[in-house]
Amino acid sequence: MSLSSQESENLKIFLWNPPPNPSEDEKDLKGKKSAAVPPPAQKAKAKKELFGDDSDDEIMDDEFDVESGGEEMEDGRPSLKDDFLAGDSDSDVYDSGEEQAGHIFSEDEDESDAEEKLTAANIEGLSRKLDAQLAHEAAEAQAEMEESAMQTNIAGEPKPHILGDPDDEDDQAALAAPDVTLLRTRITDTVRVLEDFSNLAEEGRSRADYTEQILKDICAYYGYSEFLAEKLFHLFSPSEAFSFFEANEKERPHVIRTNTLKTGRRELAQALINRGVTLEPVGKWSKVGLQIFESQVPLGATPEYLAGHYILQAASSFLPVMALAPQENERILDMAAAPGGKTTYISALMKNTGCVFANDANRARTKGLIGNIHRLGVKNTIVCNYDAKEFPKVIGGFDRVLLDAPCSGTGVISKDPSVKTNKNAKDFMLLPHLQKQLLLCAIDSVDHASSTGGYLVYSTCSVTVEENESVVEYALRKRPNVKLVETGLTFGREGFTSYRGKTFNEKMKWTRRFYPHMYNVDGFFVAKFKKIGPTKAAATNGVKAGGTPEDEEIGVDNDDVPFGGFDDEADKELMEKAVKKHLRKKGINPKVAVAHGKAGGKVDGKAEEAPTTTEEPKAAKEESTGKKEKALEKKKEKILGKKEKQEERAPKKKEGAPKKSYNKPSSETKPEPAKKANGESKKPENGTATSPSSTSSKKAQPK
Ligand SMILES: C[S@@+](CC[C@H](N)C(=O)[O-])C[C@H]1O[C@@H](n2cnc3c(N)ncnc32)[C@H](O)[C@@H]1O
Repeated sequence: MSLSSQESENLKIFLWNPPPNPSEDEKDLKGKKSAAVPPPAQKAKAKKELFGDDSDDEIMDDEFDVESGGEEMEDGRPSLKDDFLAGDSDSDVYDSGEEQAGHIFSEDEDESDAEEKLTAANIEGLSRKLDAQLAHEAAEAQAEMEESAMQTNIAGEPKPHILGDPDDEDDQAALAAPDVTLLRTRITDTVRVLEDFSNLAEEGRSRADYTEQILKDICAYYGYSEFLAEKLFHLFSPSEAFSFFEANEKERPHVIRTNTLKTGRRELAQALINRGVTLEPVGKWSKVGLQIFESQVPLGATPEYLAGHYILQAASSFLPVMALAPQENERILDMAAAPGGKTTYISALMKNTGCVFANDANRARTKGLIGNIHRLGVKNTIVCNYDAKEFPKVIGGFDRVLLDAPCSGTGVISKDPSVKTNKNAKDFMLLPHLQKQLLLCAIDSVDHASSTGGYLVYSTCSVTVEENESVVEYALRKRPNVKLVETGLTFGREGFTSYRGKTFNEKMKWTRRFYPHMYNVDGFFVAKFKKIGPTKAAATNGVKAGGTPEDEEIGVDNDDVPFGGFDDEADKELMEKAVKKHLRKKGINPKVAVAHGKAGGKVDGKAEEAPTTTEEPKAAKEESTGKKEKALEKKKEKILGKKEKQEERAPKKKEGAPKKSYNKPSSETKPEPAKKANGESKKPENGTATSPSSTSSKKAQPK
């Protein structure tokens, strides 16, 4: 791994505990108390009290804009919280804190010293923590006893009676309409059988029989579709799958990220403690996170919040940015940025220098992004609103690129339980396809010759292999000019190097998977690439810079968003090509459509073969062609109409003026002369320049 000294500095703080002992999960299976899942109304009330009414859209949770909840793990599995009391390992962050708060976080003090010196305001939090620790120890002791008792029983007792006799009506009735209270027991029993099959399976029954049954039971008990239950179940061993499904029923801790552009963590912690908030550092791995236990005031409405001293952000959403390790004065692209949790963290790490292009295809979501950028005092960011598949045609040559991709959200089921039922096979084809396209575009947007970077981070808040390792593997295959490097995140499970018959690049072990049941954070995936060679020119000239062999267009999630206005000539040509392609797909000869003047645009005169279609009666054919053409015309009008409207809004370019004044020429994809930029001051035509960093950034100036 080649990390710059600054990267190493940024990353050395990871002092993560090893993954939990698997026996912890087993203990849970073997009779330990089950998770108490608060009813939704209670959850909502707690959430409202903690964040206030207005905070809903401010929580930085990726795809799903919902708040994280705040309960510690009840089952004793290691959580981020277990590391908290020892405080930070880096004192830089606490330069402005007062003595009292300093005691809470000082790196020089051991845990017991720090505990003794906790402020009165935080005593309640400490006492909760101690209670939890005691409860945890008691539960562990109890589980150990139960486990040893169970082992004794297993040796002498009959096998669990799960599947029963296929010919026994009572057995089969119990399987078909289980008592809900017994479902969980049957799930745990089945897990036990699957993990010790030769000893515990009933005669004549196969693993497949048990797997089929447990999947049915998981669907019935937790409310998953069979499709998703199966997909998730196979990611883990049976006992770990059980832990995963259980963890998805519990809320993750409430976490805030200190905005170091405005304050330090110690200072912030003190201010919030003074307002009656009980908190502690999120863990040694972060210098800026605070976990909130309780608050007397809504966290989305405190003066500190309004002044931009912190942002409500899920802990795992820090990780891709930490892996990206942005450096001061770099040029960075955040391809799918809204609502901006990661963008604003990137800017904070860059100390508001350099330039961050924060892009999102969803125009409505960019409003929240802009709001956060302003509230947090971020001044080095340009917000833009493109389909990210347009990069690097829009602009390329970045030192680093973050692609926090749109995904299915299977890592954040505790926040959005609708994922349990609303994702189907089609989603798991379309999403990976989009992710692959975006990832190639992300790679093509990185400057391999960057003196400080040349890195790309791909992340999702999903745990499925299709959206993670498969996407990364695809990119490695399509772009031999990138290689996987270590993320620098010293916790998280290794990515799969093989999965259900598929084999992936051996460096896939450097990618990181984060699971709710292991770390009490949202499920997440992080991969880091280093670009080692230039992108072929062809990859940056076409409409689909990423270019996938499938050659399929998959729309952005909001195709009402107007794009365009950035390169008129190329745009026009591309539109025409797209229309022709569309016509051909519909079985229409584009030439004929042009001759009828119905293709909605000028199509060049080159002969285009009409695909052979099945013979239709002439009249019917004409009618259907007419309909198709009308529909096409409408569609094209929609596209071109929007573009034209946008062009009207955009300031007219002077002849010979640079097309993209904010474009940094890439060392590898030399821009056309017209694209050679001459300054940062021009507002991007399709972007919202929130505060282009015209003075502070050497990188913001074209080379
Ligand atoms: C996981 S969320 C990003 C969260 C964000 N990085 C954060 O930390 O706050 C994915 C985002 O991708 C955006 N998106 C979906 N399709 C896109 C596309 N084709 N191009 C760019 N953005 C897209 C969605 O609008 C959504 O805001």
